[in-house]
Parts: sequence; structure tokens; C-alpha cells
Amino acid sequence: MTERKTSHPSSVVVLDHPLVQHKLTRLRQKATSTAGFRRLTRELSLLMAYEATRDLPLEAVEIETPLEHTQGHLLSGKKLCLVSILRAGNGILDGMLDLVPAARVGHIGLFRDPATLEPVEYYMKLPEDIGERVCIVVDPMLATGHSAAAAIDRLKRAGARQLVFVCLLAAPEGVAFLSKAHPDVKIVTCSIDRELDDHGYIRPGLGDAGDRLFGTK
Ligand SMILES: O=P(O)(O)OC[C@H]1O[C@H](OP(=O)(O)OP(=O)(O)O)[C@H](O)[C@@H]1O
Ligand SMILES: O=c1cc[nH]c(=O)[nH]1
Ligand SMILES: [Mg+2]
Repeated sequence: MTERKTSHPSSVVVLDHPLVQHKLTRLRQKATSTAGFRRLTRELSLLMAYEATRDLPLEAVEIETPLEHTQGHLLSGKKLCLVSILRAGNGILDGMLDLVPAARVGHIGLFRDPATLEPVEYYMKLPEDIGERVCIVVDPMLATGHSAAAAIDRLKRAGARQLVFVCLLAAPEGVAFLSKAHPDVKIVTCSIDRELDDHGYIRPGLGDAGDRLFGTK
């Protein structure tokens, strides 16, 4: 996986791998159906999970292959928690759970007030031992960054210490806001787009991720 490390802070990783960019372009197209949008989101989630889990610690183990004794590496006891920002986050969550089926899952329900662009909380349920887990927070869109920062505020209040934020698309404004609010949180994204428009939509973007995933518009 190639990382582009040019004009953004070191804690932001943009996945410029050809497979990622191909699938992202298909995802952006307005002609892509709901079924296609879901399938592409799932496939991109697997590729993003590859990067988001890069720093998970390994421990050496002794194993027997059919031919000899050797040393291998398994994920250490450090446990994982995937946290979905409802509702669009569930599109990414589903794909990531294919790769890490034993992960615990937290949900934070937030919607963005269309007038103020401020997040409104309507639900939160997290594993009790969240403080002992590496948290991968997923939401397709990082627009103003307010929803992501609010979710991470809540996770830190609940005890989370090691967090990664994963999104399909980010606006420069959202990256700046989240990096300032939570400089310790690595951001993994498939693209940093040009700008936010007057309604807080990412341009060129992909439209409303929740509506496209769930066919609500
Ligand atoms: O960075 P921000 O400006 O806060 O915007 C991003 C948020 O907006 C979208 O959610 P939305 O409010 O549309 O809710 P939904 O997932 O229920 O569609 C998106 O999934 C993020 O959660
Ligand atoms: O472009 C955007 C911005 C916020 N939420 C979305 O779903 N799309
Ligand atoms: Mg939405």
C-alpha cells in the first residue's frame, strides 16, 4: 500500500493505491446503484482496514508447520474495538468485521443538524472495557470534522486512549479540525477532496453517504 506523504500532517494517511482510487471513482459516480455503492464501500473498507490496523502489536509464537518447528507472529492480546458513527458508519463497519470478526463494536448515533452543521447525539453504546482496546472509529465522511471530533470526545471520556479514524473522503477543513482537536488520532482516508460547499458537502465528493448506502433519497 503506497502512502502519499506530501501536504498534510504526518498523522494523516491517504491511500493512493490504484485499487482504492479505482473503487473510489466508481463510488463517486452518481450512476452507481445502491447495491453497487454498498459493495464498493465494503471492498474499500477491507483496504482501509489494512492500513488502519498497521500498528497493531504482534507477539512471537512457536509453531509447527508440516515440515518443521518455526517462529510466527500473531496479534497480541491487545484488543480491538470498531466504533461506527451511525448511520453511515455501518457501511464501513460491515466490511471491516469480515477482516476482524472477533472485534468488539461500539455505536455512536450522531446526525448533523443541516442548519448549524453541528452534530446531535441520539445513541451511544460502547464496550465496558473500551480503555483496554485499540479503537478504530469509522464514518465515510469527514466534512467539517465536527461529528468525528464529537465522537472521539465521547470515546475519550469513556476511557479510550488509542484511536484511529477511518473515512472514505475528507475535506481539508475536516482534516484540519480533527487534527487540531485530537492530534493523537491518526486519520486514514482514500482522498482529501477540494473543499466544503456552503451546505457542508464535500466537493467533488460522493453526495450524502448515508442516503446512498441505504437508498433513502
Ligand atoms: O464532518 P461533519 O460536517 O460532521 O459531517 C460528516 C457527518 O455527516 C454524515 O452523517 P449524517 O449527519 O448525514 O448522518 P447519517 O449517517 O445518519 O446520514 C457523515 O456520515 C458524518 O457523520
Ligand atoms: O459530503 C458530505 C458531507 C457530509 N455528509 C455526507 O454524507 N456527505
Ligand atoms: Mg447522511
